[in-house]
Amino acid sequence: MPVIEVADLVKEFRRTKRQEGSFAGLRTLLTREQTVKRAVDGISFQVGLGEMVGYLGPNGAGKSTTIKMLTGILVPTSGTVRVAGTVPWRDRARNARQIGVVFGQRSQLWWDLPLRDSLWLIGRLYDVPTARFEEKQRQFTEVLDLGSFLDTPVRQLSLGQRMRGDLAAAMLYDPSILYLDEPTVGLDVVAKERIRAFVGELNRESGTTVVLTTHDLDDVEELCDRIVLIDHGKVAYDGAVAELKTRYAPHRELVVQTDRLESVEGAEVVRREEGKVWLRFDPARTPPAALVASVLARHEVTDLSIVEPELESVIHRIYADRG
Ligand SMILES: Nc1ncnc2c1ncn2[C@@H]1O[C@H](COP(=O)(O)OP(=O)(O)OP(=O)(O)O)[C@@H](O)[C@H]1O
Repeated sequence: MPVIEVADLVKEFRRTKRQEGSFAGLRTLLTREQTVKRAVDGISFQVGLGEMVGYLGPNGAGKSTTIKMLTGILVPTSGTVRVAGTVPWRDRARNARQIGVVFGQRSQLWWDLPLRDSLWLIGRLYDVPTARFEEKQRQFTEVLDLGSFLDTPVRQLSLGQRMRGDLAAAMLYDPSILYLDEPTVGLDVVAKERIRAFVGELNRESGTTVVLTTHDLDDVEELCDRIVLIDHGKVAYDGAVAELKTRYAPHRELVVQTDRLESVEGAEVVRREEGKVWLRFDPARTPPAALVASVLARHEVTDLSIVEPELESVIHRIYADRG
């Protein structure tokens, strides 16, 4: 059952064109010539209840603009959006109760207040009953390890601590949908892992639907089965991560540590380095097990591994092909 339905969504931004040359300011004012930027250009997709979808694209592709329309911050030029039955920009209050939003670059916490007070205020704003609030605060303090900085003013928190605080704030009132915009940007590996683990657990335990915008494809590999890839405001791909790799990068590489290997049937030698040989093969034509068996039968092998294509290189290839 779709919980988010987006159809033919368009967002245009109009700007007054700046005139060049002498008296540019005055002429800009007088001519008021407008330029139109179509940031989102006819996007359609649906997200099912409990799905975790990566919403990806290069800089300026229209990701944030889409998320702003889904969260009700922006009104589209045309097209429709329904989030759990509501039109986000028409029924902002109802929509706000069913969504949690975390923007990596901004915080919804009160800068001068201790994190504990910010959480309490958010609980009040969303009418969370006291017992439920206390239960949630206890749970998040444990899972997100907030204990050591609950009483620290938000402005003194590290980026990783602040992000954990923001995630707790976004989920305090049990929203069924979570939008994450660059949730791990600027964080170290340990902090990134903690955030990913928390989001994964939310999805497993509470069935939270997650829409994740990120440039860190490890976030996507770890959390999402499906990605919607956009480019120049249009959907370039919508489907499973695994299928994306199969469709755009069907080859795998078998890396073999061996003394000597000239050639193997069904694979092509693409690289040699320090006793290692990289063999590229198409698993649809040469089953990996058969290739491994054939190599082992003919060669003295000390180590061997199969390398999947990196999501990042697959996505770069798609953008490059589209120009
Ligand atoms: N308020 C605005 N007025 C005019 N143009 C805008 C406005 N907001 C966004 N744009 C333009 O719309 C396009 C899409 O921007 P958007 O922020 O949605 O991209 P994005 O995919 O989120 O990029 P990034 O990964 O860099 O955050 C860009 O060309 C941007 O300059």
